[in-house]
Amino acid sequence: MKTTELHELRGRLDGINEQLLELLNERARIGVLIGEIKQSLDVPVHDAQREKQMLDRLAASNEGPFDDQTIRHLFKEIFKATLQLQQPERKKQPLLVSRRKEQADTVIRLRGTAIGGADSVLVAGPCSVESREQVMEVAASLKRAGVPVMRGGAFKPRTSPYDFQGLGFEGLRLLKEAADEYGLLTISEIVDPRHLEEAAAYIDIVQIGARNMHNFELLKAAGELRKPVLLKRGLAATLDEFLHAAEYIVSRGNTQVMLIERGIRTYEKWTRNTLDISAVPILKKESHLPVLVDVSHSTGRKDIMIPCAKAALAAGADGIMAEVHPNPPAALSDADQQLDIEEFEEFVREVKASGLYREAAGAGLKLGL
Ligand SMILES: O=C(O)C(=O)C[C@]1(C(=O)O)C=C[C@@H](O)C=C1
Repeated sequence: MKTTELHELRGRLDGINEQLLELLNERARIGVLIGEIKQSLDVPVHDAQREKQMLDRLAASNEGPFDDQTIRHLFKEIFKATLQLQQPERKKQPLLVSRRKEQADTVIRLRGTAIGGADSVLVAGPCSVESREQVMEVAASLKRAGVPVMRGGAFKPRTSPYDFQGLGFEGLRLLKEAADEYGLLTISEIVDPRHLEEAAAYIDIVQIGARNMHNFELLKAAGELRKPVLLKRGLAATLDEFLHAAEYIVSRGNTQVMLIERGIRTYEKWTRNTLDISAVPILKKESHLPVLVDVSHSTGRKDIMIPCAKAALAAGADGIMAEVHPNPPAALSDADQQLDIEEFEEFVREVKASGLYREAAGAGLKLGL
């Protein structure tokens, strides 16, 4: 008896599905006509106000059993699908950063160093610039190790406002002084769009940090620069969001953008973040921009940095970033994860000897390999 009833009810649902299908398509055809009129009038197809009016009216006349939220959700999906029919070309348009738009790898060239080309690159330096002696010692070590790019934070977005916030422009000046002394390139994070112009005098590559990956005003301002930008993946950013953040910069005319995977936030506590190694081949496949991996922030542990760096290179990364400090226990930030000079030189030796690191011809390392 029950099975007959079930059969009968399902038959009724099938009938209603047919009616809904017919109505949805009739609605879609009207949407397309409206879209054509709007395009001929040169007005935007998307109309948030009209959508809100329709949703409010539907919620007001809703008698359930679906609650208002569900009705709103279902109709929003219908509006979204209608919009896609109204502007099909928009959906198909690939992002500027996408491999579909540009097949060839973007190669960023800076005074003899190429990032994203045939050779791998290493970027290293202290978490924060703390003193002249500190950056000089690190710069000398980078030079010996054949590492061409020195990082060093001067504007530090820290979790606690009571933690060291960086030396600001004085830090950038010290970083540049040390880099110039040893013929290195500089990279440092900028957090305020108003600082970009002044900072550009000291740094060769502007870093946009993980916490600022969604800071669209900063991204837009970086897009106005004509200087390479290293964009870090946000703490909980999807790869789609990451590439859209890069698109903000590239769409403003600054095509010199490189991406860096720095670990994402997961439930795992044995690492500072979780290195999303799959991001590397996916980003390389989906985008033509160079892809680097920050093994310090992703792991937060010195003991697994070498295998993680090797894994990143094996997965197709164009470069590796690591933190190094002359006296890590005394560091003003990230004391646990920074390599000391000896550990750093061992790190470089191991990574370069792995067979995975593509060394530029003539860019020898002076660590006795
Ligand atoms: O009414 C319109 O102007 C439409 O374009 C139709 C429609 C809809 O599907 O109802 C589609 C997109 C707009 O954002 C608003 C509404």
